[in-house]
Amino acid sequence: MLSSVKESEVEASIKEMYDLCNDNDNKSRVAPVEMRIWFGDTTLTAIMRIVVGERFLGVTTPSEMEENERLQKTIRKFFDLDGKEKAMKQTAQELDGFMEKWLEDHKLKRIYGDEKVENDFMGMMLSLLDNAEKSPDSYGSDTINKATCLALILGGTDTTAVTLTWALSLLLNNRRVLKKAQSELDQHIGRERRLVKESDLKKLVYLQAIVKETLRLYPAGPLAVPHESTQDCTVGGYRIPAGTRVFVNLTKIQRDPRVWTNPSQFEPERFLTNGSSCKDFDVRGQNFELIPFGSGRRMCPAVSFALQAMHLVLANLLHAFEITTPSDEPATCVRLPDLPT
Ligand code: HEM
Repeated sequence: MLSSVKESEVEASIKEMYDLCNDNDNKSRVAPVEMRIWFGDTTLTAIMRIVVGERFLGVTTPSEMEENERLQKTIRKFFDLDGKEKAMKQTAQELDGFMEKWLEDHKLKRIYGDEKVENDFMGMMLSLLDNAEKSPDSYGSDTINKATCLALILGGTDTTAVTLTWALSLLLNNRRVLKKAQSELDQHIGRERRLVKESDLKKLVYLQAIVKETLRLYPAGPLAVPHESTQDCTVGGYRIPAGTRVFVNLTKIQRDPRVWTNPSQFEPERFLTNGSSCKDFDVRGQNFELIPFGSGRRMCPAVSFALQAMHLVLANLLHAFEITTPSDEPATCVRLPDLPT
């Protein structure tokens, strides 16, 4: 059917849409929602006009608009017009292939009693699922295992990498903070020691404030994860019917000038200074002004792990290396003397 849509028909249709939307004398014909639909996906609308006739033009009642949207969705899905669905399926298949291989490796090692069988997350899941009661209507244990491991990999890699990248970028743009973090490391770890250990982290309060301030300015999930209301409710005076998809704009909340002084400035000290109104804010979902890991029962389950991993990586990096930008004077990039290993 697509091939029967001629270019001239599409062009004419687009022109018609523009004319309709600019028709000041006849505002009631085009509601703002339709304008957005039409401008957002003009070609699709053109095709729809041809597929379902003139029904799309001049609609004004909510039920007609609802019907339009429903048809639009059906057609988009049917034709996979922008190829997104195909691309998504391909990516999912590649990821599944990767997980499948990992799972099969584990199973083989278990069958052949390989001593080197890894006691990693997948290995643990395998043992648990071996003994789990199987419910006939649930997914198979392999699917549960692969899906759970994949959720952790997808949820945990980009988030931590992106936060650390922002931390480095903020430090390079705020050398005063960088120097202060390095002094803290020199004071508590000392340059005669090569590695920062987990047990050192509690002493590195300034470094922790740097990570917190990075998560405030650049939360790895700026809109968290979409949630759907299961019941009608009212939030901040807005009525939210059951079944509404709700996005929480973390970036906006975490830069609210009513809460944060100099909201867009990188100031780790705000979490350390006595008298600062946000000194005791933590990131574990208790202070709604700062929720980079979300809040409530679906908040990030890995908050402690993620913080610990980021603190450890950042501390080691700043301890061992001098970080610079290409425009800096050539500087030695290693901070530590050449110690025997
Ligand atoms: C900087 C690091 C991270 C940030 C900022 C972050 C942030 C988030 C956010 C905002 C959510 C959604 C919470 C909500 O719906 O309210 C979430 C969910 C989740 N995160 Fe993280 N995350 C991080 C690291 C990790 C790591 C390292 C892992 C795994 C090892 C992980 C696994 C997950 C999982 C599985 C969920 C879904 C939880 C559910 O739906 O019940 N995250 N994370």
